[in-house]
Amino acid sequence: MPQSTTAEAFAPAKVNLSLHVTGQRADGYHLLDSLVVFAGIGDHLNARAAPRTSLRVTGPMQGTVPDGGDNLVLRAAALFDPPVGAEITLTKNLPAAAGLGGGSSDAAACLSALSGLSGRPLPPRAAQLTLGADVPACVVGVPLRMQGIGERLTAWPPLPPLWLVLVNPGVGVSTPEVFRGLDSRDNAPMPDMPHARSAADFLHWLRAQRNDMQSAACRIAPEIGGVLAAIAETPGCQLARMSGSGATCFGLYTSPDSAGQAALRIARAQPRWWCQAGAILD
Ligand SMILES: C[C@@](CO)(OP(=O)(O)O)[C@H](O)COP(=O)(O)OP(=O)(O)OC[C@H]1O[C@@H](n2ccc(N)nc2=O)[C@H](O)[C@@H]1O
Ligand SMILES: Nc1ncnc2c1ncn2[C@@H]1O[C@H](COP(=O)(O)OP(=O)(O)O)[C@@H](O)[C@H]1O
Repeated sequence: MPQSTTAEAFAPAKVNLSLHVTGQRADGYHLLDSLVVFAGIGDHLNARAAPRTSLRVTGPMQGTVPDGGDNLVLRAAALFDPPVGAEITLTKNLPAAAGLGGGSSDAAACLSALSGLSGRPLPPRAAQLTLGADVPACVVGVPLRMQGIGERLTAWPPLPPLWLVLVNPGVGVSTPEVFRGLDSRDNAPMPDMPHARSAADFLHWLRAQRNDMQSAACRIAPEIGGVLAAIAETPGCQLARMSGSGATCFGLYTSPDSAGQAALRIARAQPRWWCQAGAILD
């Protein structure tokens, strides 16, 4: 059957609503226990069938990522053997090295688009992991409990409707540097969350969870403390926490209006920060 000649894919921001560091493997990688969700804020990828694979990066954050073979989009495309020829355009909206898994989400979007173009299956999870620990979660793209270094993924029960604000102060934070700066690598895992809970119950449970990378990231980039304070003081904010290894932080809200108002307020006060409001995707 002939395949389509173009494919579009959305590459949403990954947000770690919690991120517990529970151990370290012999190879140095850290064991995680994280509630991962995806936001309606992200990059866009378009792939058009072509004799050879190429990448053009555009969008407000285009200058912050490599445009050659180091780009995770081209590294993802290289997992297809034989190659799937495609002219790929990446519209880069998310800040890079920001705790939002933007590169991983772009890689996942590329895998999905090239699989759609060619009719071939996605590369196996072990191959996806060679691109980055977050890539398998981004391929799944729904709320997940992520364990191991990112290879153990369990679907999360439906979340109550929640909206978020993402705020980045324009400081890139190196993931390995934050891992190296951790105070402790052997912290308690996430407890199981009972099913069928209200937004209030879910938020109560989530407030008791942690991001174990937050203190180390704040030492490396003290601006993160100011971001958390700015989010926490917006009306209706239910929880302010850092995502991943930072520096992006999120605020959670129970209405789209309160999230939108919070984003406007922060953007007015800090016009140089990147600040967006959106839904949590289910
Ligand atoms: C911390 C997390 C949480 O979701 O998010 P980000 O801050 O990157 O968004 C991820 O685990 C990051 O995944 P990802 O960004 O794909 O990391 P990778 O490229 O695989 O790893 C970069 C480096 O971080 C360290 N690393 C990464 C993952 C892990 N579980 N333990 C580690 O120690 C390793 O030094 C590795 O070489
Ligand atoms: N398409 C891409 N988008 C973002 N970063 C990319 C991309 N391709 C390669 N990179 C590189 O990957 C690294 C991690 O970027 P990113 O995935 O945005 O980090 P994080 O998971 O911390 O948000 C950066 O150093 C960046 O230069």
